[in-house]
Amino acid sequence: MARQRIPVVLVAGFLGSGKTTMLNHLLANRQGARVGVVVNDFGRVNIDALAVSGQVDTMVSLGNGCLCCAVDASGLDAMLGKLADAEAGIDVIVVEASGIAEPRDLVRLMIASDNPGIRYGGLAEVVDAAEFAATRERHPELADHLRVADLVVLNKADRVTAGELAKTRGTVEELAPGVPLLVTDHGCVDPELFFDPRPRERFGQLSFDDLREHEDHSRHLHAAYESVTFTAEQPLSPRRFLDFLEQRPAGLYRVKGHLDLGPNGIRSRFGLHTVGGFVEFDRSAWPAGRPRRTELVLIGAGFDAADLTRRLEACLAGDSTPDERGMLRILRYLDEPDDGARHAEQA
Ligand SMILES: Nc1nc2c(ncn2[C@@H]2O[C@H](COP(=O)(O)OP(=O)(O)OP(=O)(O)O)[C@@H](O)[C@H]2O)c(=O)[nH]1
Repeated sequence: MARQRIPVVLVAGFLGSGKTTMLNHLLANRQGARVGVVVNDFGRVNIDALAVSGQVDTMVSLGNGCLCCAVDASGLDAMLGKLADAEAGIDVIVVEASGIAEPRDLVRLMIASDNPGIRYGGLAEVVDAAEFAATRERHPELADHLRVADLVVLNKADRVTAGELAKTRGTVEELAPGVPLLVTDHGCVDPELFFDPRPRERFGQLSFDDLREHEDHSRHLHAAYESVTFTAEQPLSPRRFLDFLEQRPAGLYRVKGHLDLGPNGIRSRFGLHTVGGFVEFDRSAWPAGRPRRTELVLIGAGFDAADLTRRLEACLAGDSTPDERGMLRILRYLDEPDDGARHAEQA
């Protein structure tokens, strides 16, 4: 299998909703992950705090290998290509979408990109809880932006009363049914919603970057989300699992891990990434010495964890009847060359 594709997370939202604040929060709490940042104006990204180590053209190199660049839509694919270059060592790319293009166009650009180094990592729409009602009156297109989002971050909760917050939340949920919603202030979302921490290798003294990272934990990562871990020793039924995936509960934002589909999967290990409506499988041999079993982490907000686990348990194969149709459905989402169909669900 080719090396892991780098997720590209899009952050959109109306003027002043808190996108840069959230981006800075993600940068400050990135848990060792190397983040590539694409903005159309990097004046306000907290570059100073990240120890700028050099500047090349429109790209700023941040501490610990993070990169920051400024582009317009036409330059985006090329810039993503640069950031995804293996030598850059980036784990995730965050694009501050507003001002670059319409969120829907950016999502299309991402999922249609034939850049082999990247994959779609979701669209987070930041909403200003204090200004939403007024802004929506002036900009009805905001409703479209919410509908295309994979995650709504209802920010500035500190600026409204509980009653006002509940009302805005209700309106957003009505406009974007089924889209997971997190209530935050100052963009304090847990980075693990978007990317995985990098396992740390430690040699000798703490670096400056380590020290700076530890400083920033005063602000709690309190935006409530749920995470469910599911493991199964028995293979899953491809058909039942696809049924689960295609009708997954509202609020489920991200699923990652791998599946054992038993003899149906010709004993391969099926890696799975979903974000919002985007689904992608990859296939590899089981690593030597690792048990064959399904291991999944499911992340979101506002779903019933016990019900989710029950629904996954109902996906166990139970017998070894061949399930060719189920496998064909899985293969539609397989991330292998010439598999243009896999993104059909989101596009
Ligand atoms: N009270 C409060 N202020 C916030 C919160 N989040 C952001 N702000 C402030 O709101 C202002 C706008 O935040 P930004 O992060 O710059 O918003 P943005 O969406 O990046 O703005 P543009 O790039 O201009 O569209 C800044 O002064 C932030 O400090 C919050 O949750 N509560």
